[in-house]
Amino acid sequence: MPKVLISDKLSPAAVQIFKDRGIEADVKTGLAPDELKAIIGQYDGLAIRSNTKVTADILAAAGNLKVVGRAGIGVDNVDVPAATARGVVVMNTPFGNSVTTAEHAIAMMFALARDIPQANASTHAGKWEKSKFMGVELTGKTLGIIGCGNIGAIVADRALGLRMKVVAYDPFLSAERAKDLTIEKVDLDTLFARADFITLHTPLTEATKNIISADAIAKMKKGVRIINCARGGLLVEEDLKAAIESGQVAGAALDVFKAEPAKENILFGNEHVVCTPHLGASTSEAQENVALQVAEQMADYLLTGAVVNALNMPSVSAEDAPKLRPYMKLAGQLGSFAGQLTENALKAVSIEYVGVVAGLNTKPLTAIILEGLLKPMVETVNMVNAPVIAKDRNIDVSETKNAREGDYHTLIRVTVTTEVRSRSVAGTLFGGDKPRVVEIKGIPIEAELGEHVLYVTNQDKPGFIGALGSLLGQHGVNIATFHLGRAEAGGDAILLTQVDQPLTDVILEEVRALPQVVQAKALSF
Ligand SMILES: NC(=O)C1=CN([C@@H]2O[C@H](COP(=O)(O)OP(=O)(O)OC[C@H]3O[C@@H](n4cnc5c(N)ncnc54)[C@H](O)[C@@H]3O)[C@@H](O)[C@H]2O)C=CC1
Ligand SMILES: O=C(O)C(=O)COP(=O)(O)O
Repeated sequence: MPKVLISDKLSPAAVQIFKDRGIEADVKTGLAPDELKAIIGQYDGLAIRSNTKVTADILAAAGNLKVVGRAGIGVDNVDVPAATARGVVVMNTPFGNSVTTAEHAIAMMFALARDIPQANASTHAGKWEKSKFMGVELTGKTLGIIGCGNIGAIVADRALGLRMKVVAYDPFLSAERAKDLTIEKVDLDTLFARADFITLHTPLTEATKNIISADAIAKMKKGVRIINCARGGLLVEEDLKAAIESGQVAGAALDVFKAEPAKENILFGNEHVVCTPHLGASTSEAQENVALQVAEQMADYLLTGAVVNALNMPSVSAEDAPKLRPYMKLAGQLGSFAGQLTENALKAVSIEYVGVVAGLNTKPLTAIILEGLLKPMVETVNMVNAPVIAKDRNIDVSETKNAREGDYHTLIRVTVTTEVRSRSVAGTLFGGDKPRVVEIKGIPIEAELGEHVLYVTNQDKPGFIGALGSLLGQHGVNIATFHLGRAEAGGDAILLTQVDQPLTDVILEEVRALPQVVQAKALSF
């Protein structure tokens, strides 16, 4: 039974889902890094929010871990490259809390415009400072949105409803999408020059880190108000503080901080700064959504191999997973076949998908082909890290798809090019789900693969089959299946036979010594 650790506060709905799906779930929140490191080795899955830091060090201790599930959006607390290198899938729930977070940004904008938190505290204190809290109206003001993805777009929609003008800076926002949203796409300097309010909704990346710095603030309108419900690292807190003190920035509303949990911060205590403790996603609706979603996604992956919303692996929908499963087996076998025959440095792999398979989601098939291919060279390779390892090793991977059926209803062909030669192997599914190799080096054959397979290339001359049969018999090796193929009568031929016992080096040497044999190898699938 797979075991999952929930290390941040998630809705109890998650535990229930794991239980219902037959997965054991332990809830242990607030663990120190060393405590997490000490126990993580027991778990197949780790469900987190933003508090748990999944570092390379933690991952190194996570020998059984297959999936990290982020109940939320940002994964800047996960070392995704380290997870990828270890073959751990990292998945998030990209939509579950976006409305809630967008609403928080709007709430923060109102709070800033009308000094609501400060006025609330003053009124509770019995001060009745009616003339102190003079606000600004939102209607007719310009809101500048930096990062117009899921959350930014919802913020834009709500702001338009408030009769604001909306400009957005997002290099990946298409002109059509901006038009659909009825907002204006602008460059960053234009946004700075025009916005009365600026709200941040990008992920924290090398490109977005410190996007709001002293230089940026200098380009903004005097009296601008800044809202950050994305990530603390987007903004240089010291520069913001100086700009508030100089009056260049009228106020800031911050839900996120450079160092969290933020028990202290240079902006705390400033009367123009409104703060919340990373509450963007904290509504019962959003927490229910993300907990249910992450538990379902993790359970699907652990139990069925379906992958949804992974950041380091192609998606396989629950609907596609059963369709892909026999192909996954076939693709894995073809990759492994090619890998076990490859003895020189790999330069290129080209994969052809022909017929029915061309209409499927082939990304996971390519990933598993690469895994099989690289396995003899890289022991730790798996579907998650195989494409990255191939890239790191300068192996050129290409895919072609042709939906028109050829000799077979459905076919995958893997051609591997090394420094020495190109070699191809192709396979199909018989009866819809039984993998069969149907071509090796262009020679037709029909073979199924198994744990002990003898692969022989030979000259098509009489006497070979009898000699091989008696040789295997003498060693007590039982033949389970026997398949032959040849280019032409008397030409190059191939034999693939499944046997019930392991093939020892002694047996292989004797096979190689038969007069017609060119090459003999023991393969395993
Ligand atoms: N405060 C909170 O509790 C929450 C915070 N978040 C944060 O909000 C962020 C955004 O979430 P979503 O909208 O769902 O993500 P998203 O991926 O849908 O949108 C992000 C947008 O940022 C844009 N972007 C990327 N690099 C950029 C750059 N250099 N300059 C300008 N734009 C850039 C992307 O093109 C994309 O459109 C998350 O990454 C997360 O850090 C999300 C949920 C809750
Ligand atoms: O989903 C996100 O990116 C968030 O920032 C929400 O964080 P949380 O789950 O509340 O710790």
